[in-house]
Amino acid sequence: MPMKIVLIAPYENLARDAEEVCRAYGERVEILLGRMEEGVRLGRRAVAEGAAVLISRGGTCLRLAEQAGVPVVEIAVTAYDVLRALTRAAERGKRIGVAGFTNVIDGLAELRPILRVPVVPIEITGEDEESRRRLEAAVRDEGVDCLVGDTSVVMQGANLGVPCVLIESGKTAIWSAIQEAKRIVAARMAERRVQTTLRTAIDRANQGLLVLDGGTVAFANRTLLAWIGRDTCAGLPARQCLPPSLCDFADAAPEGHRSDVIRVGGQLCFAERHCLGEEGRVMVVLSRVEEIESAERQVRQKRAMGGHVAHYTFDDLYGPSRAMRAVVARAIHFAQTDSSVLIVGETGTGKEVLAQSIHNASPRARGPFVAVNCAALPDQLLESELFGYEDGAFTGARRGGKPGLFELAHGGTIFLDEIGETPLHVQQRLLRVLQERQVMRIGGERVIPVDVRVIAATNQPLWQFVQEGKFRKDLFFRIDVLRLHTVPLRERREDIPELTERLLHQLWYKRKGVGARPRIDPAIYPILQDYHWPGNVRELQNMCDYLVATAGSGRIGMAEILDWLEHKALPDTAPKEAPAAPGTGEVPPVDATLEDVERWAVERMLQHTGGDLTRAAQTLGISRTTLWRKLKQWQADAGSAGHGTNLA
Ligand SMILES: Nc1ncnc2c1ncn2[C@@H]1O[C@H](COP(=O)(O)OP(=O)(O)OP(=O)(O)O)[C@@H](O)[C@H]1O
Repeated sequence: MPMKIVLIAPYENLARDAEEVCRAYGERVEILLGRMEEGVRLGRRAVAEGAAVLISRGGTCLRLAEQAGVPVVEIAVTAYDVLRALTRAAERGKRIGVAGFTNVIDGLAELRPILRVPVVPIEITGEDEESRRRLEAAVRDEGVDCLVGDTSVVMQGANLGVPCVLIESGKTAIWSAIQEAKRIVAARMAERRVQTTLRTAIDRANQGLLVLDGGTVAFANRTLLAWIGRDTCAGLPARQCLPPSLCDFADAAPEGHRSDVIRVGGQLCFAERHCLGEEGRVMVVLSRVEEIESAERQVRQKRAMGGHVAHYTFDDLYGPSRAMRAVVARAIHFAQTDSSVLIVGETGTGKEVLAQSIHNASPRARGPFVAVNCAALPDQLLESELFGYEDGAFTGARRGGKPGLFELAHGGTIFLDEIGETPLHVQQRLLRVLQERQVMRIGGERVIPVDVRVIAATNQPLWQFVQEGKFRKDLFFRIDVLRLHTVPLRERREDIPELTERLLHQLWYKRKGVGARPRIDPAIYPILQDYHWPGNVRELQNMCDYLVATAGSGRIGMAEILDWLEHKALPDTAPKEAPAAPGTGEVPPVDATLEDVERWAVERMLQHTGGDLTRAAQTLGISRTTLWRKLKQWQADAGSAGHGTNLA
C-alpha cells in the first residue's frame, strides 16, 4: 500500500494554492483545512488512517511535529513571502510590526533600507500569554499600526483592533515541501521493505531465534513459536511462556557466549546464547541437531566427492560367457546390500570395474567412491592416507592436519585394492575402524564417525596369508562377508571375440576415430583363444591398443597378431630364437625354470624401458602392483640367498 501524504493548511489560501500545485504537477497529496488545535486533530486522524508524512506551516506545524507521531514537513516562509506581505502592509499602516518565530523575523534588519516604512520585529512563539503581551506592547508603546504575521498573529491583531496582513507561503515553498515529503516517504518505504525482508527471513529461518530483555520475551521468531506451539510470546515473562529448559539455558551463568544441547518443544537443539551488549538483553539461537548432522554430512560428502567418483557401471563389463554373466549377476545382487565385499581374482580381471559398478548400483551411488591401493604406498604413508592425521602429528605433517580416505569416503564406498599387501600394524587399525565405524586421526584424540561401505580386492591367496600370519584372521572375516571371484580370461575363452571387438572399437573411438576403423579377421580368434593371457583383460586391452595404433589399413589379421606377439617379450609367447629387444642380454638357458624365464623377461623389459615400471608393466600386460610385488619378492629371495639382484 503506497504511503499517504497529508497537507494540513492553517488558512484557506494555502489550501487553495496547494490544490493548484498538486493539479499542476500531478502530485497526490490530501489537503485538509485546520489551524492550531483543529489542525492537530485533523493531522492525528490522518495518521490513524495511514498518513506517513504530514505537511503544515507555522504554529500548526510546530504542534503537529510534537503530537502527530510521524515526520512533519514545514512549508518554509521565504524572504519573498515576507516582502510580499510587507508591501501590502505598507498600504495600510505607517509603522509595521512583523511578528513571528525567529525564522520569520531574522534578516528583517537587512530588508529595512529597501522598505518605505519603518518595521518593528516582534518575536513571539504562538498564542501564549507572553506572545500576546509582546504584541500589545508593540501596538501600545511602539506605535505599531499594522501587524504582519501568520494566522495566529492575524487573529490576535484583530482582537487588538489593529489591521493585519497574513504572510502567505508562495507556491514554490508548497511544491518544495511536497518534494521533501515525497523523499521521506521513499526513504520510509525502502526501510519498510528492508524490515519486511528481514522479518520474513528471520521468521523463515530454520533456526529458532529468541531475544530476552531481562526476564521478558522481546522477540521470538515463527520457527521457535511453532516448536513451542504458541502464536506469540512478545512482552510476556519468559518463565510464563517458554519451556523451562530454554529459560534455564538463557539464565545460566556464566554470562557471555555459551552453548549446549537442550530439548525445546520436542526438538533436540544445539543452543547458543549471545549477550547483546545491553544490560540483561540476550539472544538465543537454536539449531536442530538433526539439521546440523545432515548439513555436516552434505559438507563431508561434497568435499569427499572431489575426485572420488566411480565411473564404471555393470554395462562396462563385457563378455557373454556364463561365467562372466554369473559374476555380474552376483555383483548386482550384492549392490543392494550394505555388507563388505571381497573380490578375489587375478590381475586385470576387472576387480576395480566390479567394485565401481557395485557402488554405482548401490544406494550409496550419490556418495563418494574412494579407491586406495594398499600395495602401492609405503607403510607409513598408507596409514596416514587411510586414517588422516592431526596438526603436528609427525615431522612434515601438513598444517591443520589432513582427513584420511575413510573420512573422505563418508556416505559412500571405500575400495581397498590389494588388501593382502596391507602391513600388520595398519591391518590392526583397519580392523578397529571397520568394527567401530569411527576413525581417529594419527596424533588425534577425537573420534570421527564414518559411514562407509568396504569393498576389498586381492589377487593373493588371502586365507593362506592368514595361516602364515601375514594377514589378521579377524580382519579377514570382517572383509570376507560377500565374496566374488572374477574369472581369468583363459577360463572363459568364448568371451575373447566379443571383448576384442568391443575393446578395439572403444580404443579406436578414444583416439577420436583417427585412421581406418579396425576390422578383425575372425580367423585369428582361435589363436587369441589359445593364448594364456596372464594379464587377462588388461593385456587384451593393451593388445587392442597396439593394434589400433599400428594397423594402418584397419585390417587386423594373422600378420598383425604375430607382430604383436613378437613385440611382447613375455616368456610364454616369445620363441627362443626371437629377436632381442633393444639393449637386451642373452636368452635364458634351456633348463631354466618358468620363474627364471619370467624374471629374465621382466629384466629385459625394464632395460628396454629404462627402469620405467609403469611402461614395463603396461607392455608386459600386468598391473604395476603385480610387477612391484614380483620385484620385491625376487629382491627378498636374492637377499636371503646371499647375492643381490638389482631389478629396480
Ligand atoms: N569384463 C570386462 N569387460 C571390459 N573391460 C574389462 C573387463 N574386465 C576388465 N576390463 C578392463 O581391464 C582393465 C583392468 O581392469 P581392472 O583394473 O578392474 O582389473 P583388476 O582386476 O582390478 O586388476 P589389478 O588386480 O591388476 O588391479 C580395465 O581397463 C578394465 O576396463
